[in-house]
Amino acid sequence: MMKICVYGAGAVGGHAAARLIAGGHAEVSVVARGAHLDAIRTTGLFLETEGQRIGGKPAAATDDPSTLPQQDLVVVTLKAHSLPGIAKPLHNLLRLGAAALFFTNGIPWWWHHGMDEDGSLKLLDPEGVLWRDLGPERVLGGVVHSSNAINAPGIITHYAANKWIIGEPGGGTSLRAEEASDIFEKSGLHAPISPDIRRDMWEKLTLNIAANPLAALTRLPLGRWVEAPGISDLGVRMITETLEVAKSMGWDLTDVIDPAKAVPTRPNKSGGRPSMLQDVEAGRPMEVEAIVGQVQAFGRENGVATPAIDVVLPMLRGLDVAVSRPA
Ligand SMILES: NC(=O)C1=CN([C@@H]2O[C@H](COP(=O)(O)OP(=O)(O)OC[C@H]3O[C@@H](n4cnc5c(N)ncnc54)[C@H](OP(=O)(O)O)[C@@H]3O)[C@@H](O)[C@H]2O)C=CC1
Ligand SMILES: CC(C)(CO)C(=O)C(=O)O
Repeated sequence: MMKICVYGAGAVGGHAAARLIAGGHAEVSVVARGAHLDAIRTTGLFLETEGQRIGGKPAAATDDPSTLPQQDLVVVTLKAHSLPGIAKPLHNLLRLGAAALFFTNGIPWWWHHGMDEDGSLKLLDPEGVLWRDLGPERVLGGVVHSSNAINAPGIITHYAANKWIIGEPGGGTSLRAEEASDIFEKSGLHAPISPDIRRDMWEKLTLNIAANPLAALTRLPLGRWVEAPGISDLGVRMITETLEVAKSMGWDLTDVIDPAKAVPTRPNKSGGRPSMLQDVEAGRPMEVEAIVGQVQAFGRENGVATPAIDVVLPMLRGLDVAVSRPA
């Protein structure tokens, strides 16, 4: 049986792990920590979705990946800023030739892989440890469209969508991408293979570039933005700038994304708690650089002005410091 580890089995990773465990097509282990890990060990890992609870006990659950056997696939679902800290243990967890499939929002650290430049993006892997200790050739790219939260230790609540796009950084497909997609699909995770994963990343980023920081800064879920005139307008400007940056780099999504339709325009009581809002409320660091900072950096490199992003980014950086490093 294929050995799969979900490294960082939180909201998104917990969703994937619960379905993989319930599917029974692979030997699934998870890396988690704290009370969530305790609950997974004692009771199991469960996903509440469409009135059902699915999941079970993984083959192993640990906060020390060196206790696990080497894996055929590691699904990495930590927040972007946590990734440099796991470069070595992640590398050691992979059997020779196995892939690390990253489902992380925003621009990934390995962006340059297979392109003209070399090395990690500095904002995302400042010391270059992921490039050096893990290696970009281990990477399978991923984009997840699925909204989830850990609402109690060991229990993930699924709110919407179940699409896990997988792609080779170099484009096209491969045996390892097909194997990953196949096991996901068998386990009830819709996992198409993309011929151009960077395009999917830009497309997803247009959902996060405004929604995540503006919800975190205002503490308003998306369904309440209409109560404060101007938030959605600012969001439209940030999405428009992101589309311009993407276009300047060769990904033109202006035909498929209408910024005005990508922001909330109606009240919705149940609606929309982006992961960055969940982070700020829990006093956790936010994915500032992957979701916002790197878009500004790409804009600067390519001569694209990003005036709205330029205002939001320092405020978000400040909030991140205040929340994650209180005085
Ligand atoms: N939540 C959502 O609905 C969506 C999230 N995403 C993206 O998916 C990615 C994952 O987000 P999400 O699932 O929300 O994040 P979570 O914080 O819920 O999950 C990450 C988990 O990894 C754990 N963790 C972090 N570092 C370690 C470590 N060194 N060892 C063991 N466990 C560790 C965290 O524990 P601890 O809490 O203790 O830090 C947490 O349980 C992000 O890029 C996010 O933007 C994409 C789509 C939707
Ligand atoms: C589900 C979605 C799109 C919500 O903004 C997301 O990606 C997140 O919460 O980070």
